Amino acid sequence: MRIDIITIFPDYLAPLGLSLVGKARESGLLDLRIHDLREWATDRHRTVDDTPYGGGAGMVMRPDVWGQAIDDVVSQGDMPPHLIVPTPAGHPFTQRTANDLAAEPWLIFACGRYEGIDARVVADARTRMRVSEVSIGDYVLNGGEVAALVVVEAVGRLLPGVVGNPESLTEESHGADGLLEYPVYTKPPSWRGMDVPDVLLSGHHARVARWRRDEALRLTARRRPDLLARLDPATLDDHDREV
Ligand SMILES: Nc1c(O)cccc1[N+](=O)[O-]
Repeated sequence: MRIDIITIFPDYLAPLGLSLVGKARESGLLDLRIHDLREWATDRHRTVDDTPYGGGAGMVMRPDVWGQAIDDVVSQGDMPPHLIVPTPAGHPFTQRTANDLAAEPWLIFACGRYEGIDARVVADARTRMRVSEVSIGDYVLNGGEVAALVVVEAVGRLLPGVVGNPESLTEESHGADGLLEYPVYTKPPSWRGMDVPDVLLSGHHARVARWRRDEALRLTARRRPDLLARLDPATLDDHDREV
């Protein structure tokens, strides 16, 4: 997979050189390239924004600079890219989105700042490529870089070979079963007066699996009843329904 990120703060994406995503880049599983939007500015002050039509506070990022940047990055590849634009006005980014994006050959992230990117940039891009405006949550950030970090991590870890044990991808919160993950424990068996649940020390795999699913169902019902409501009833057995 190739990922390009266009931003006025390239250093913000430095964490993508660490840990699993960093290793994926070193191994060639992930071809990640960061571009400074100011490379496409046309004046000596390397200006990328201007005042908003209609008035109001803040500045808007210029279409001419963004348009040329996206055109040039797209021209470097030989396949159709999927443009990802992080924005508070975007469609919610979920694990399902991550799974879908992990199947794409090439993602280009446009990280906006200030009050956002001139709307014509996305409109123009939609005439030539797939565009997804995504939100990582209902709160205000100062730009799209943090969201790009989140999306690249969520997508990158799904690429075959990135996570050592693919099994660990199956039993996670928001995983295939649509539940929150059960509580986990390790040594020592007793710590500050709290003991690890006996079933986890029993060595009885079927009972452990049953306990874990029960805990996941209880936690999901308590913290995210909306996720429980979305579950396909066919995936719940009679015991699940009693939990
Ligand atoms: N929430 C937000 C923002 O305030 C600015 C850029 C991107 C996002 N987001 O993806 O959620």
